[in-house]
Amino acid sequence: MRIDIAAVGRLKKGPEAALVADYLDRFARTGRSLGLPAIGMIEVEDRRGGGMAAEAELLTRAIPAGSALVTLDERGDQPASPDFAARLAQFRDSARDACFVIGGADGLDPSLRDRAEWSISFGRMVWPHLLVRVMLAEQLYRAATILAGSPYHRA
Ligand SMILES: C[S@@+](CC[C@H](N)C(=O)[O-])C[C@H]1O[C@@H](n2cnc3c(N)ncnc32)[C@H](O)[C@@H]1O
Repeated sequence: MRIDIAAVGRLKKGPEAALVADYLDRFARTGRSLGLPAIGMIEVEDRRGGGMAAEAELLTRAIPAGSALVTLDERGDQPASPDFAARLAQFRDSARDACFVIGGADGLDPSLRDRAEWSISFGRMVWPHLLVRVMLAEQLYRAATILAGSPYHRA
């Protein structure tokens, strides 16, 4: 299986990039013995000002073929962390690839949102997309620790 995060915009060096790198590194180390691969980061950028539709086109081209499309969207489901971990394990156990997609400043184009196999919300408030990357990376790491039975997650 493969797991990717596909996001609009380039993450420049800074606190968000450092946090994302740290959580993804921790995920890779924890996930190794669980059959979870290191997470790939796919970034797309529309320099022509084409808006959400152009971003959706770039994302669609960049999302690995056959991957389950999981969108990050404030209107989506709000799974508890153990449920999120269980879904990740389902992807792994059924050898499904999964791509977690984060929109840009204007959000994800409805055409992409409509195609999502699963849509996840980190609450109804809107977060900056760079923070959503950090939060997603943390939740993926947390999911790996839950599947590993390690004490990081305390509910
Ligand atoms: C600044 S937000 C765009 C918000 C925009 N109003 C919209 O309609 O999506 C940029 C991206 O961050 C992610 N995002 C922001 N808040 C979120 C939340 N509460 N839960 C999940 N993802 C969120 C989404 O992928 C969104 O496309």
